[in-house]
Amino acid sequence: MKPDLAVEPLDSWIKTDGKPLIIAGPCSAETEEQLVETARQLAQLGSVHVIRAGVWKPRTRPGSFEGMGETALPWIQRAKAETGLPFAVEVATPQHIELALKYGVDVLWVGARTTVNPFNVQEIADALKGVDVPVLVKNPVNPDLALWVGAFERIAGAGITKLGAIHRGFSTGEASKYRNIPMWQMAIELRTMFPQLPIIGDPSHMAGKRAYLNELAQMAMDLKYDGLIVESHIDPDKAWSDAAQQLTPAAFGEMLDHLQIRQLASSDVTFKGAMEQLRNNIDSVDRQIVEMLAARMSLVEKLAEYKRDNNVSLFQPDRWKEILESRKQLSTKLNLYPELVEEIYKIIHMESIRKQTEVMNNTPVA
Ligand SMILES: C=C(O[C@@H]1C=C(C(=O)O)C=C[C@H]1O)C(=O)O
Repeated sequence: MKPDLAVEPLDSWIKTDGKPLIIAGPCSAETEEQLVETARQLAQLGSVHVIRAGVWKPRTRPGSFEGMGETALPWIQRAKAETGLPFAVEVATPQHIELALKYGVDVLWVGARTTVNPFNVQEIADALKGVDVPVLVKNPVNPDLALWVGAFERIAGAGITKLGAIHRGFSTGEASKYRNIPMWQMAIELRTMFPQLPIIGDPSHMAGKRAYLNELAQMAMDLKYDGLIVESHIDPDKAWSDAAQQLTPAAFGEMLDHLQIRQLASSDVTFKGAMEQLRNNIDSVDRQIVEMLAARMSLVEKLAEYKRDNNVSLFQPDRWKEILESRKQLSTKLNLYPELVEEIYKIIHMESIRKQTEVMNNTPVA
């Protein structure tokens, strides 16, 4: 994986005056009236930069509403003319791209169900060769960062430089109150790998329910995302797709008003001094953590030598159980989240098992 992408800054294709990029619109374009009226009300908020709508909908089962297709494209032209705002549409095939561009769609996005398939993404990339259009790529359905990165590489390889990521959360099979688990760590890793790549949060698809939109949008802002894409519909409960997660343009406007937008840094001298002091202290504590881990690991290795010489199994369930319980109790006493300590100890224990296997068998274990 070559961590390098030629990406133009967001404001090379859209001016937001330093504010987060706001993309909003219905999940699907259903009727001309619904699309144009939603776009009109969103434009009136004054804070929406791009209108979105699904025209081709990848649905889990056949028979559900799969989008209006080409029929909806002239409606998009009307929505654009009435609001003066650019328009974004999901594309999944070269034909979608050709049609979207023919009707003047301004921004394309690749959906989560397309990002999972490198053949599909490559076809899209090939169709984009020689085209100058912003392309946003949603994370793949499954939490696979390399697959997401691969999609950026394929599309950047076609010469697209107005590139961005949409973080819509992941389907992991784990129980969660959210429709798609955010796994914020994935976006943090993406940002660390490609600091220049804009990341847009998609609270609608993470939430699955209106009630969770605020907290997810705020989290995206707190993590300094470059923007938000949110589903909004003039009559959400009657929406033909994703009814539970859409909100009216007015409710969306209220949500935006309550969002706290934070800056990446402050030039205040007192703040900077306090930050530096605390960061120095954190550096010193982190050093102790790593040194302690090394000390623990060398004790574990010594123990493994005794086990080897006495033919004793390396995994000791009772001892492991006692360690987990006592460390969790201690963390509760110290006001730490016990699940955090449990997770950390599970990783330490697996490493300890790996190390002991090496000592026992005298061979390195990957
Ligand atoms: C170190 C040991 O071996 C394993 C590793 C443990 C650990 O890392 O603390 C605990 C129990 C064992 O499963 C041990 O037996 O104490």
